[in-house]
Amino acid sequence: MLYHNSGSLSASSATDTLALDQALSLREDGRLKEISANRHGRLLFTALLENFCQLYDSDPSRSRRLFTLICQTLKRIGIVDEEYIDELAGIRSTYQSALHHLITQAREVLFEEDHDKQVPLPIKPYVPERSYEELQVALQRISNSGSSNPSSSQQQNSHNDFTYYTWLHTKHSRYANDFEELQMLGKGGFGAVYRVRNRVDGAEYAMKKIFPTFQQVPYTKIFREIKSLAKLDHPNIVRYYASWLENTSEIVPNVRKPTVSSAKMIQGLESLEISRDDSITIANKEDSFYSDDQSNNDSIVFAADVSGQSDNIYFQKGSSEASESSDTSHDRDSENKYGSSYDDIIENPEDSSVLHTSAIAPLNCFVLYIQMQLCTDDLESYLFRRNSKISFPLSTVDTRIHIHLFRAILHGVVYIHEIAHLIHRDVKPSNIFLAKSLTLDRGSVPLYNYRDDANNALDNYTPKLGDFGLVIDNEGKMLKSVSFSKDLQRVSPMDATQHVGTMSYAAPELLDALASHSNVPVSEAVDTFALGIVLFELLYPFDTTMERASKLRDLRQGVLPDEFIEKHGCESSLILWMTAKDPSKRPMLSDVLKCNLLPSYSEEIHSEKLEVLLSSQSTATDHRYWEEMIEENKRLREENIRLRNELELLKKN
Ligand SMILES: Nc1ncnc2c1ncn2[C@@H]1O[C@H](COP(=O)(O)OP(=O)(O)OP(=O)(O)O)[C@@H](O)[C@H]1O
Repeated sequence: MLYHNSGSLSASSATDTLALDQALSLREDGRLKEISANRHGRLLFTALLENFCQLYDSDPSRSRRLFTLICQTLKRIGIVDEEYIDELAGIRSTYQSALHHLITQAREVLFEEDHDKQVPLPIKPYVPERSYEELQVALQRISNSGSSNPSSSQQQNSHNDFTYYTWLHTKHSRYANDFEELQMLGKGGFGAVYRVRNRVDGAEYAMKKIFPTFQQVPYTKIFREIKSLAKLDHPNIVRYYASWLENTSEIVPNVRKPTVSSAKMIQGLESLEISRDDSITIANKEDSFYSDDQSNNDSIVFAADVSGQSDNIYFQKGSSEASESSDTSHDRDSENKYGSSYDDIIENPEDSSVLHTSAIAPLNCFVLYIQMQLCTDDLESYLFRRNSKISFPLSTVDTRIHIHLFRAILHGVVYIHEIAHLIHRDVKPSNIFLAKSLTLDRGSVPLYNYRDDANNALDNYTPKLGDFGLVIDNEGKMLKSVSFSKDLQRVSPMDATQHVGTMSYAAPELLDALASHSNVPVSEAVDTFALGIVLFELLYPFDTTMERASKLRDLRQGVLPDEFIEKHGCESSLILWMTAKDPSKRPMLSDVLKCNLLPSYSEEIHSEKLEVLLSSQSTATDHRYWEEMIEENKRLREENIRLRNELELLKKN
């Protein structure tokens, strides 16, 4: 009886949960539709207004000014948002042509009715000439068909086939015309990246498609990534080619989302169990669908991944399609010494909680295309392959190679900080791509690819920093009101997947701000911290995912493995310096670049300086940095022992 009762109880609670889920999903659907309709409506209205202004003033610059002034006023009173910005001119013009088409078609119907009633043609119709000609063609067609009935099946069908959205979505697609889509490389929180071939030049590119419909983001923020990418020109930064907007009806690929269990983890973390770093990513609340905050505040929310103890970098990788590729970055071994199948820890495409796109496809307003250099490998995949082949300690040659690699990465980040005046905010191995180069040119390093057991080929690779989705300019930026999602289970799947970084690489000041719900100043030091972690990963091949998680957690506490410090004394100092808890204590990256520990490959070839440096510290030419580092090393080593003891004590308790 008891059993029966509890059984029916659990059955009814399961039904309740299902009903609740359905209700929530219906509410969610309605909300998405409402937002989409609002967006369409505002875009349509601004397109009309622009047209109207052009009629009022034939001088293009004056009419544009007129349009902007009116829109600014309307924005102040909340009628429009940022639909009038220059970046959306192409989209507005599609709305204008769609309207024009709609009017033409309606006129055709009227015209047919008039023709039936023998009403004479209007003497001077108030439509552009082409439309008038279209009317005459229509007249001809009606006469030829011998039918005077406007509701003949043919006519009826043609009217039924037309929808306003069809027109919006099918007009001239530059993407469809010029590119052949070859394969999806992966999905991010904002859209997906595809390998494509340009039909004109025959070359392959990476094409990022961003679907802004789902993010309640100010339009200007949607363009942040391209605006940053467009002004960068450096061998260690992914090359940008072009970007454009198109109206689309394309099905949005499923984007990453945390599962309910990860949402629970996040709630658990509200008490700030910061040590759970390896399973957490930071999401950008400002870009969150549910964010009411339309200001320029950069609010952040922390979200968890689905992989539990493993680091989320192992599930962030995209689709099964992507992992099928043999020559891309996602072709890592599915079975490896990390003890789990890679495929096991990527998101399950069959997961019923994953958003099904067909239901939301009509909601798309437009898609932003970003054409970039195609990179066939990335540092995350490379490290994964390498770690399954070799273990700590690295040979002297390997150490040198990885120091060179680090130096090249550093060059890219220094360029971002010092020349472009930006802060990347999402430096991590999966955002550092590796492009194969034929010769050893500026910024490239010779690297074993670890793809082939028998013969590890040494190829030249250029590390290139990519994914500028979270970049901000470095002039006095603050991340304001760092906040935590109180009820993540109610947050749209897409919202919570708008990662802005992986917790393993997130600077402690961001976590402190999370803990205290306070404002946090963002400086270049957040990138320095992340790079310090990357340097450690480059020099320490972890045996297992667990080992990686625990060593990185220790490093975040200022503790490096003793054997690592013994083997890499100078590098340890540099790592601990770069990952100092206090951001003001971290070095400027341009200073790190000057450090004698990091000679360029060509310098080393010419002077063989590094060999000497690694074997004898006393030959270092720049004594200031060197001595500072040794001092810091001593201090941190003592600190290391103290913290390790504390850690042990805590573990026992
Ligand atoms: N230029 C490129 N060449 C090859 N692959 C790329 C390139 N840019 C991105 N990718 C791959 O496409 C996938 C999606 O990238 P995207 O930048 O959209 O998402 P992400 O970095 O994983 O997440 P998010 O941007 O939400 O933090 C990633 O797996 C990435 O490795």
